Amino acid sequence: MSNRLNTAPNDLGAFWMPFTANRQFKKEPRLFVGAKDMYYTTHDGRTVLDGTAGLWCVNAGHCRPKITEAIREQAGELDYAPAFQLGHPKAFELANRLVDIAPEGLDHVLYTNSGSESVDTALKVALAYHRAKGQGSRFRLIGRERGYHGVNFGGISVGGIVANRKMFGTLLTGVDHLPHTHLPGKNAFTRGEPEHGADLASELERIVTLHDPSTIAAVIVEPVAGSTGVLIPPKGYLQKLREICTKHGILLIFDEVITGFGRLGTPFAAQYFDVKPDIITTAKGLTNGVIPMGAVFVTSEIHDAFMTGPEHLIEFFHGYTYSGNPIASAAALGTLDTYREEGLLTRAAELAPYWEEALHSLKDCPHVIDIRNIGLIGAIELEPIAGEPTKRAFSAFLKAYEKGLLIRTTGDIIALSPPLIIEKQQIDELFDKLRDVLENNI
Ligand SMILES: Cc1ncc(COP(=O)(O)O)c(CNc2cccc(C(=O)O)c2)c1O
Repeated sequence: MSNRLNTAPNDLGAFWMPFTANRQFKKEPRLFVGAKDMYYTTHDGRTVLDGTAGLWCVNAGHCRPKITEAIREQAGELDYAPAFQLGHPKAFELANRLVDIAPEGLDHVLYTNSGSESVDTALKVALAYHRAKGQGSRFRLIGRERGYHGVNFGGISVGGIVANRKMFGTLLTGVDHLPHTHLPGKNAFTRGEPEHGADLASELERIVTLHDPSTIAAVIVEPVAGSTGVLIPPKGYLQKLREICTKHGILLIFDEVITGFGRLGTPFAAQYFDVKPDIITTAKGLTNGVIPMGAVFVTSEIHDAFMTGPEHLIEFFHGYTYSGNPIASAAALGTLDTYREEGLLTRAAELAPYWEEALHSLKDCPHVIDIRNIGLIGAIELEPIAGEPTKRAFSAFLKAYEKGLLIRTTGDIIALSPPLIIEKQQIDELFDKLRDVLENNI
């Protein structure tokens, strides 16, 4: 067996790729070999505009100097330090920086290595918190249809995307789901938050009545549902969830793996909607996608509930080998520096109107049945090809790649989430290319 690193397109057999049509890919490989700011470079020398910030994570754009240098320097100074009973300064410095930009009251941070781990960490914190408060009967977790919370067993249990669940057996028991909020008949082509659907939050009262509040630990939602194809909360919906959770002593978890770190034009979606959750899960933009890292924000009420008993004892039996990893922490600090220096945590608010106009200008393209947007997120829903669901959007993905544009597709929905450094002429480039794709036989 050859040990040499051979990235020639005919040497792709060993890597079983995630969330990928492996056979199709390996017949027509799509390999990036470089990136800078808004653009990727492909293995065959083409430039591709990054319309998705990689996977919703490269918020500052590619190969940004402060981040690269922070990683380089840290790797030569302190490569690894345990976070169990030991520490290193950058993990604490980063936690303080993160708390400074978080919604008021989210004062403590646990580190993870991904969004999936952030979600499972949050669910475990919620269950253990109620136990610490003497309400161990609260074992239920409430998710939402079409929700995406990563691929660990907790996340797929509270998640609501069928394909992510159906292959994996019984999942966590004691889980229920809110209805999703997509009302195409009423809200099609809405700009920003839909007018209709806030009353769907009242379904939580029905679920609480069914199970009794004493059995429910937490509700977890994405403030803006991303992976399912961009579902934006109806006006007042999140506020209603907050009210009901507060009324019944249920923790509200905002899964902000996508919306965190400036995607909506505020540091977090919680600030955009002015709704304060008890826990926020993050990853992606935390390190600009460069080093795997996640962070879970919790209130002092939650944190302090664990800080009891003899001080030589571990208060919370949870954590990862790489929690707060020095190089990841350095990457995150370099990322926050870049966000701060370039105003990237709020820049999406400045660009959102221009983005919205450019996105909705595609309404007249063939097979477009809905367009949705908020901040620097956009979605174009296409009419499925009869009997071949997802194929129209996948064809658009392939054609866009050929034309030098990277888009995401889920089902027959095109999802867009460019780096927050995008300029107006690059927004024009993005939608000119996408119009070309949509108007040419996909
Ligand atoms: C809300 C949310 N929660 C958890 C995760 C899981 O994060 P990790 O992948 O780091 O474990 C996510 C990730 N979301 C995600 C990841 C990859 C692709 C796409 C897409 O929509 O195309 C979305 C997410 O969007």
